[in-house]
Amino acid sequence: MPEAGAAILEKLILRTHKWMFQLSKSASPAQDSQDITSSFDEHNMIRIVAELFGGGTESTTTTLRWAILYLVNQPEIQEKVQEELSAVFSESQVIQYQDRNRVPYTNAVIHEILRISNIASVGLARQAVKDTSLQGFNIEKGSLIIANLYSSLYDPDHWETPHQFNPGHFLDMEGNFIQKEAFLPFSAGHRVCLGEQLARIELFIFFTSLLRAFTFRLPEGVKNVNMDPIFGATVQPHHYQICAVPR
Ligand code: HEM
Repeated sequence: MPEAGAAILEKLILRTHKWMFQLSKSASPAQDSQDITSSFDEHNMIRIVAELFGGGTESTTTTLRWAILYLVNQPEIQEKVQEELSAVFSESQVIQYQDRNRVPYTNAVIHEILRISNIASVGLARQAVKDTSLQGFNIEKGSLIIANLYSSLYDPDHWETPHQFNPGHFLDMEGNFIQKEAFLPFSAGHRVCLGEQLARIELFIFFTSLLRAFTFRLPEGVKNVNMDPIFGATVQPHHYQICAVPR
């Protein structure tokens, strides 16, 4: 990304963060409405909006940052995606989410990026409200439960090469896209990621649009890509510089 573009993006992100901070300070439970029959008030509305912004921006951008890194590391996969996109869509055609069924290889690559980058890594913490048992394990009331998503996204019983970037995990012998039950980057159940559908749409549209417009490669003289993850609120790649060459 050109320096000017990166600076503008950084300013926008900073401004959004500042705005969210001001929002969360501007309302307190004391300012809540007097409607005692409602459990919904201005304070928790602001928290929900802030969480949607927080959860909704960092997650998809981090996944796209991993996506570009995996593609520059394996340029033959990037080329194959671009070939598929060029074969299926004309240059002026606007790509829609429904089109994912027409590009099984590209769809498989996006799924494999979500699997291997494992950006959430664990689900949000839950607390048992009563004594219960799950698959023979007793869980006492009050216990904290955190689902380990890594255990299914890297399960050797479900993935041929769990630690290797391999779009083939989502393709059958004829190259058709296949769903996998161990694919749980958004977790599962009643409290599955609220933004799953939005994230899937965003990732497909951004990923295909970027690869139609650019070929990504390492800057001159850079040979190695640091693929080590940084563990924080999400699993992040290290900062990197990249060349986006217009096609
Ligand atoms: C690649 C993108 C994303 C990934 C991998 C992801 C992953 C997750 C995971 C694993 C959870 C925890 C679910 C659980 O504890 O069972 C979660 C929760 C959540 N996510 Fe996402 N997410 C993504 C994008 C988004 C987007 C775009 C939004 C909103 C615009 C969003 C909003 C939320 C919210 C509100 C929750 C809390 C749901 C609840 O507790 O009921 N996420 N996400």
